[in-house]
Amino acid sequence: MYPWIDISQRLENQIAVWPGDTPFIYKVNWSKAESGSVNVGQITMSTHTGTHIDAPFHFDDNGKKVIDLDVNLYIGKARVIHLPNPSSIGIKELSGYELDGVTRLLIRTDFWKDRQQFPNTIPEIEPELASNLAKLGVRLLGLDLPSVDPIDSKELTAHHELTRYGIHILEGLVLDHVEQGEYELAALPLPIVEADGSPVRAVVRKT
Ligand SMILES: Nc1ccccc1C(=O)C[C@H](N)C(=O)O
Ligand SMILES: [Zn+2]
Ligand SMILES: [Zn+2]
Repeated sequence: MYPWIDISQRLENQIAVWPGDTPFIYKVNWSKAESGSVNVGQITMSTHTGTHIDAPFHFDDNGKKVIDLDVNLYIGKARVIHLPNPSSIGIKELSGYELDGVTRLLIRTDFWKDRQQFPNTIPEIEPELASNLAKLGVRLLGLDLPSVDPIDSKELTAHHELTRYGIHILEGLVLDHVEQGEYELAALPLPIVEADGSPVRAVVRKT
């Protein structure tokens, strides 16, 4: 049996967040000295910090919220493919791969190298990819990038197209140490009822 491998960003106070978004802060808000019994922490964060999933409500006021998402999407067989430093990710880039029957597709780009620094530009996911992936059976797309659309995008076309074709989004993975192949994935969102997104602890193991 292969061991589970952590593919999550560490949540610490210096983690890079989306420009202008809420910084991540963990602190002990009620110390053992004060309470007399326990340390009790408090977290302040954006729902799009580090390794996280997007709920459609993130980019669509009428979209599903985190609590509405099927947990089965986020646990199960996954394929990891390695596309080193692509300028964009589209049908052409994926043409060499046999992806029929892949439900969860994780793409390793190695593009985001310095994780202390939020990237100014990222490889673009071609929105036309959504229908192609859906045809193959893909229901979850994960990337080692902070977004599936350009950082300055206001339309979020890839987010909308993926959602339209029933493909859910997992962002901010750490795949530097994960080779191409067949894995099991677990990356469950928290049951935050009203949320537009949720941090996840993402792990994979070889099958
Ligand atoms: N946090 C933000 C603040 C402002 C504008 C966009 C974002 C995003 O998070 C977008 C990105 N596509 C995301 O899903 O993580
Ligand atoms: Zn997000
Ligand atoms: Zn997103």
